[in-house]
Amino acid sequence: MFRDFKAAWPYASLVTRPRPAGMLRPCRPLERCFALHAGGRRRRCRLTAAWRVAASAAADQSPELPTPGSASGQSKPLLWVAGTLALLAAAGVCVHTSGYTPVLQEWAAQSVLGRSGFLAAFALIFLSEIGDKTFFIAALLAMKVGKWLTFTGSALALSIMTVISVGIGCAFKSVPDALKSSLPVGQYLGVALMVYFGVKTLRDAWSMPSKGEGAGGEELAAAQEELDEAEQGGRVSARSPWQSVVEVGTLIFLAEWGDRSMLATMALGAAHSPLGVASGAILGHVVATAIAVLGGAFASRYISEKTVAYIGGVLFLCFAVATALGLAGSGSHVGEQPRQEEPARSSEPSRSSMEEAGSSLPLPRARLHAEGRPARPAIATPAAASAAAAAFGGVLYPPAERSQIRDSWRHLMRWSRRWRTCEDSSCVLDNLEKVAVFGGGSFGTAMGCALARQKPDLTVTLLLRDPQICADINTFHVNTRYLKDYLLPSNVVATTSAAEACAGAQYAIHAVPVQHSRAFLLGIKEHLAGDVPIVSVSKGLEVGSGRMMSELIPGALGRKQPAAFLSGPSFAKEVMDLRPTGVVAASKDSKLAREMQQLFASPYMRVNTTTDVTGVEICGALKNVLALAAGIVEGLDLGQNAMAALVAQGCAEIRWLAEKMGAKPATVSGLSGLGDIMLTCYGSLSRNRSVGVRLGRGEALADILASSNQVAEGVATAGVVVTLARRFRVSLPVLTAAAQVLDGNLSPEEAVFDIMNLPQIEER
Ligand SMILES: NC(=O)C1=CN([C@@H]2O[C@H](COP(=O)(O)OP(=O)(O)OC[C@H]3O[C@@H](n4cnc5c(N)ncnc54)[C@H](O)[C@@H]3O)[C@@H](O)[C@H]2O)C=CC1
Ligand SMILES: O=C(CO)COP(=O)(O)O
Repeated sequence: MFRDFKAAWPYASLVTRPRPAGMLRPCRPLERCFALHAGGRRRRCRLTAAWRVAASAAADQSPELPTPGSASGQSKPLLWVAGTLALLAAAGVCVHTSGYTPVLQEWAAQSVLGRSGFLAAFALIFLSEIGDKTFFIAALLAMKVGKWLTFTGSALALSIMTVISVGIGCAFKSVPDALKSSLPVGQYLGVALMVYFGVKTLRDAWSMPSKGEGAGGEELAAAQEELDEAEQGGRVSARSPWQSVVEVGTLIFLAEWGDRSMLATMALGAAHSPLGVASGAILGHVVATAIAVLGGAFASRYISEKTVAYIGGVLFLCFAVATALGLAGSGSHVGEQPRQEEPARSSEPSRSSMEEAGSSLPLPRARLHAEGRPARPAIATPAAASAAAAAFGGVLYPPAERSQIRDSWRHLMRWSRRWRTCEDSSCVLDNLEKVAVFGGGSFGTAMGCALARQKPDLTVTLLLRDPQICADINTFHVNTRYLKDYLLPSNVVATTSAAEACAGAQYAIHAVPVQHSRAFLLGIKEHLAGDVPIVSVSKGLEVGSGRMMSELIPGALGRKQPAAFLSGPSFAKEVMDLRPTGVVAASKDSKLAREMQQLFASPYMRVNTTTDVTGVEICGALKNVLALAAGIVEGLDLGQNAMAALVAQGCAEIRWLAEKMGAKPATVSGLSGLGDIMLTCYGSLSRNRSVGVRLGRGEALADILASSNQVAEGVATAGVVVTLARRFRVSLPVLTAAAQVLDGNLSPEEAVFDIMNLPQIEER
């Protein structure tokens, strides 16, 4: 039936004709394909020879036939393969040493082109088509029917062929669901086919004739004869353009049927996205055909079929290995139960374990750091996705949504890389030698350590009052009073001398409680140079003056010292544990805010910048008061509904006052606002919240404060807030109630009762 079909088509006259005695039998596409794949490379179609004739004519009109393989006619396939591999290796080394490897890896793994199989399909098809029979046919036909008609017919035929091949490849994947969830059958099949064709192509290349062997003689004569016939008969040129396109297309289609590149497309279609493979393969065909049509004759003089076959074979094997490695990489996830979470870590690891590790960091965090970026999630393959769907109770995002999710993430990562590439490479850390930290309590020590870790040859000097703690830090590298479970980096030192701490310091981190800050600053002002920026991390309002740190610092120093304010959800212990933390650096001088970003930003700490100093400071101060109120609700065991209602109301009150004072809405909803409110209202490490809890449970404030060696800034700040609220004419029910409780005028229960009985209002 197939023969009838072929006979009905006009192309038949181009390729079939009476065969002179002794000449190779005319080649029918399907037969040729089977012959080719059965190792019958020596019985290749006369069209190859015909192409050579055509190539010769196109190249130099010389009757002497060019010998494919090299200008000199010498084919050295193994040298070509070795050269190709050496070039690839050299390119790899260049890319690796240039530092672009991760970018390329990310791109290859994450880009739609890489993931979908587009690149693999393009490379494979392009290389296997250069020098393949359809390449020769296209080159020959271009001379007979014209370049454009040949190109159009070939491109159409190869596109249809590709779609069919990908369809067949996809059909391979349609295995029973039971298998699908545990084995990526399509991909294993793809690997097997790629290995098969890699080996096969190399073997074919090996057995191909070199240097004209078998390339001339009868085949060339027959080809020349065939060309003459076609020309004399004018069969092709006499037809309409449309008919010529159909003729060319049909010839190419049948010549390509069952060919190596069709099977390669099937293999890739089974392993990757059909759309990616189809578009990559079509592009590969189109580019190869264009080269055949435009410059095939020229190329043929330099690169032999044998060489191209070697390169194609190597490439098949490379893709097989790459796909197999990908399968092995994702294999541990396939069909496995999701890995158990790491057992909960003790938030305070033992001293001895830290010392054994010779590190200032608790072990689990240090290990996380050493391991770098975590492994990819399990949903990397369709099989794993099915397993994940089962784990979700059968609910999985539809493919369109999944691809949108991946695309959005890819855009984000691309933006991130671009941003990092364009970033100013100069960093304040480069020329930094010494930083002074005022106050060696929990947070001063934690931020000192965060800085010390940024640069081993930086000296971080803590200025303390207690000589004993000072000696402990210098001798044992432990702050025995505030953070006794942590070994400090060796470049953190301590002193009780302001002169010594300030001498040569390029920045000063201020971590003294707000209520003691004025006296402290008065005491050190003569030692601190007027141009050294002070970075305040203290959160509160000064009792009496109602001042924020940004007003208190210049007031106490009597000069306009450069200043920045660092705030946000950041428990000292978690900073020491290297748990991810986000803060915001505020300064009227945006350059200084940016310097703070460079100073503190690390894989564990994100630092946003803002010029909204008022917003950052007032939010940091008020959240402490709200945390006290949240602690009271917790201590009274009023439940989670009550807690959420209280925190929401508190957020609104902070926003009302902050905005009246000139804060930006973005600050209130940012890290120093909402972020820190959440942390201190819900986080068990908050000292303000702990004071509230104990108040709610009935303890007296005096007893609570006497039993703690750490500051709860909200206690003092609460009274100031009410004064501020009156000054700015805002009503703050929850924050005022907290002040009432702290002042002993109201019991926690009474405060709750009164708040619940306030008039029902419209939300604002
Ligand atoms: N601990 C934390 O997680 C965080 C604390 N902060 C803020 O940092 C500031 C400091 O807090 P912490 O270090 O936690 O307090 P802390 O109570 O742990 O230590 C306070 C430090 O200030 C020193 N100090 C107290 N009175 C002093 C005075 N008159 N003169 C000189 N030094 C004095 C103490 O000796 C101690 O070194 C506070 O405003 C707090 O709100 C901010 C973010 C997080
Ligand atoms: O400000 C803090 C975390 O951001 C620390 O809060 P406490 O002072 O309540 O512990």
